Amino acid sequence: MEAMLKKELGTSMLKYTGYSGGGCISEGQSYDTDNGRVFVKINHKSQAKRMFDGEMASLDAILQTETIKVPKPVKVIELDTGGSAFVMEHLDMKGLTKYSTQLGEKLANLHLHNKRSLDKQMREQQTVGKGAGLSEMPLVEKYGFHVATCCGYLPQENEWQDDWVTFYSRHRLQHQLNMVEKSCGDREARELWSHLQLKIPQLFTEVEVVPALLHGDLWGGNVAQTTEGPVIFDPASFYGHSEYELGIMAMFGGFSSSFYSAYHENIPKAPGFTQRNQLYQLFHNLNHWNHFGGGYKSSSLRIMKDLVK
Ligand SMILES: Nc1ncnc2c1ncn2[C@@H]1O[C@H](COP(=O)(O)OP(=O)(O)OP(=O)(O)O)[C@@H](O)[C@H]1O
Repeated sequence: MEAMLKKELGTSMLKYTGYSGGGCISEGQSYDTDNGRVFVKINHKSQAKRMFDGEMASLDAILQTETIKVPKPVKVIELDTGGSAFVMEHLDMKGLTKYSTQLGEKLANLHLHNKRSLDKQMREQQTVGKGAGLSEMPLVEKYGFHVATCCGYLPQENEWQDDWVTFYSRHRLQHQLNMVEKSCGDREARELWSHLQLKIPQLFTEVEVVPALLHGDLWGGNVAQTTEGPVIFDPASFYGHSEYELGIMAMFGGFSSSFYSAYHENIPKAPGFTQRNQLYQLFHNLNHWNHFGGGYKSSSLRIMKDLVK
């Protein structure tokens, strides 16, 4: 493993720092190299490459916005022994205590980045002599992402769609419910979904949705701070509704009122926010049901019942 890492990273020095940081899905360790300290996540499953390719593309996209700190991705390496490793910049991270307000501001800036670029393009097109394409990042007018990204270890359908309600209903909820159907064929879930899918468009009548680059899996375990400010990591990005990001935050909690005040000062709550927040929590409950089994079944069904009332 270490010889292969040396070769792949083109480093003569590779020294284990003694730091390890495993999550639920992968193991992680840090090494000092000729090019600085790196954190290496290893996963031995055959689907690991797809998972890490998605994480690397997500970090790249967030990094390009220059709005919020993420570890710089370095490389995904396929292991001879099966599985893959993902190398990224090591960050000295601690629990978020000091920088909640900054996290709120920076996350809102991430979510507004594409909208601001679209608005800028619009203004420039209206100005004689100025053309489009001045932004370094591509402008995104659809919902999806250019690669599959994994929320947990299950890949998300990121095929581009013009319309958010279609994207979220089909690629997020329907996709999870198809997995539920395949594994346990739950009749109640099927019936509730047949009603809920007809109601979803009504939940969006009073909100304008613009594609926003999302972290995609921003529970409290994926935020931290360094001495300089807040960090987010382990993303499963795609372009979607900014409110989607707040679904998993509300589901697991851990974000302070100063975070929410700073965020909503930049992106105010639109009418119907609370019901849509439930709708966004539904995806994560279903995704957890598909990852961990029946424990999340009752919460998924409860949310569906509440929403179809
Ligand atoms: N770039 C990094 N530098 C230093 N430590 C890191 C870095 N990335 C992650 N870690 C540490 O490793 C732990 C697990 O990382 P991560 O959340 O990416 O793992 P995972 O197994 O993919 O995810 P999860 O447990 O969220 O499903 C983090 O909580 C953190 O302590």
